[in-house]
Amino acid sequence: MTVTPSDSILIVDFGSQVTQLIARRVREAGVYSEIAPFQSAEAAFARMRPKGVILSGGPASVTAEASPRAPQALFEAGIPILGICYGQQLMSAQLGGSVVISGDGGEFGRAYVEVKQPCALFDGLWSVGERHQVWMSHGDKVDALPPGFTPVAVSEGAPYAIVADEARRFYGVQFHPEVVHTPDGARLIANFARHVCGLAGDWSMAEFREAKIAEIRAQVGERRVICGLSGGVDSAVAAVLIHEAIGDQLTCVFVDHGLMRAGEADEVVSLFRGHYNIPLVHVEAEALFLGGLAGVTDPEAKRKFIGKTFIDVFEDEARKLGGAEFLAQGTLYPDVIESVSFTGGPSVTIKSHHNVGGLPERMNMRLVEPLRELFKDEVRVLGRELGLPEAFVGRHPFPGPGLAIRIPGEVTKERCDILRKADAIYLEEIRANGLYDAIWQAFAVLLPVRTVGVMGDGRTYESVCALRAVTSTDGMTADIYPFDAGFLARVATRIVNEVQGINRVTYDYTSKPPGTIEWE
Ligand SMILES: Nc1ncnc2c1ncn2[C@@H]1O[C@H](COP(=O)(O)OP(=O)(O)OP(=O)(O)O)[C@@H](O)[C@H]1O
Ligand SMILES: O=c1[nH]c(=O)c2[nH+]cn([C@@H]3O[C@H](COP(=O)(O)O)[C@@H](O)[C@H]3O)c2[nH]1
Ligand SMILES: NC(=O)CC[C@H](N)C(=O)O
Ligand SMILES: [Mg+2]
Repeated sequence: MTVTPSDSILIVDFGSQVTQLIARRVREAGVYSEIAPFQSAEAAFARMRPKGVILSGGPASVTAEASPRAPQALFEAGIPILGICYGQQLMSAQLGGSVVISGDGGEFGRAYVEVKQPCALFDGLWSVGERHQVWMSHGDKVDALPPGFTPVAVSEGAPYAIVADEARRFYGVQFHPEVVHTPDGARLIANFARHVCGLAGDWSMAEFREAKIAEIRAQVGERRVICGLSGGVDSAVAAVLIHEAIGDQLTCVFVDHGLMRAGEADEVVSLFRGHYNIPLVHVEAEALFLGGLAGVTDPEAKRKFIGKTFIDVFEDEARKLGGAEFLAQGTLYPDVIESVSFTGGPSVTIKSHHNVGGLPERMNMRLVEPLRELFKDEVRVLGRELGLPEAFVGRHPFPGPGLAIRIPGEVTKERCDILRKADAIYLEEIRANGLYDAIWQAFAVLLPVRTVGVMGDGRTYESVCALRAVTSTDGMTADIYPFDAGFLARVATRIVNEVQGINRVTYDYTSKPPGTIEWE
């Protein structure tokens, strides 16, 4: 069951990688929204009675025969609609216009739109004659508008960059206002939500908290829940939120899989026990995880094994507690979108996050995932709202599969120990230099490559360690952290001198995309 405020916007998902960014921009405008896959949009629409609808982008082409469509009822409800990219093309195709495959291959990346006519969508923001940067990613384009529509802005590759039917309050944009590379995009979406749809913009994280608590109570009833607690911010926030909802029906389970960083297990357990009166079980499972990882080198195979073994451990612990019907996890939106499409739609799998795509198909417990729609920085806001100590809220993320995905090739205890030492030195230096909070995530990776070195006039033949540090707001995109060379040189020297088994250190200069943050 979902608790929906009466003033909401429905986002219909056609499989864009960035659909959740639309939701987040709407939330930032102080308006509640929900995403529904196009297949179930009609039911969501009837349940929510939204004050506006946004149609997302998507990988399909409306020119293809079996491509996704929006329920016709949306167009007959008398409420404002904003179509983005595929959504714009779709509106055109469904309302009597037409779409073609661009002869020139389309537009990808930065583009400029020129405003030709005033429009409620950018009232108070843009004026006629101005040029504005936007971000495009399309191969198709609208080539005839449906009756009632007029073009209000053009770009070089799209004569219908923004189109409007002011009488029906239908708007279409060929670009993506939800991404940061459209500098005024957030304001356009806010304008749509507040000015066009007439919503007050008074929704907040405090309301999210109340709504989720009600939702958790409705889902769980009197039954028992165990929550996978990792020490990371997501599961800490999930645990505290669920505890507010159902009190002592909740038990937390921390799994030490032997793939933790140096000293982390003890730190997590004592930090949590020191702050909360929530029962916490500490499971020692190093042998189980490392045993199963022996000989496994494929990244997806590692992830799937770890996801499955987590569940085995959770189910075991549930049995020991006399049974638990629900497993709670701090799953966030980026875990979901990279693993599978959020909505079962046609997005592409990048990697199976252990808590989503890595889950076994047959699982005896049902999932409670109250943070599933949020991005990391929103979870931090919620954490502060719930009064979590900064030690949890400000922590760098650490992936559930831990060091296993930072040791390309086979994972052994010996290699975990080597990596733990290098990683601890790196983080110690980052903290000592006051850089921890400026960096979103930093870690060392142990490569399955050996190189020749010389130490004390002797030859060495040892492993290479790569250092990674990125800035980001939500983990969906990331840039490298520009350390000064002196800092990196100091860390490299310390690692090679102090860690047996590593004789060379490199720094990873790849942003995301095209890289991902973790190496596997
Ligand atoms: N060692 C662990 N023991 C129990 N549960 C875990 C463990 N590692 C991960 N999980 C579960 O998997 C979920 C996803 O992990 P993830 O690393 O994304 O989140 P997190 O650890 O809570 O936060 P962060 O992203 O800040 O590290 C966690 O929220 C938690 O429920
Ligand atoms: O709990 C998790 N389970 C996973 O399987 C997983 N894989 C990646 N990550 C974390 O997600 C963020 C994005 O990472 P990538 O760019 O490598 O996909 C980064 O913060 C990663 O550390 C994971 N977290
Ligand atoms: N980003 C999108 O929504 C793309 C829409 C459509 N697939 C096109 O290429 O034009
Ligand atoms: Mg984590």
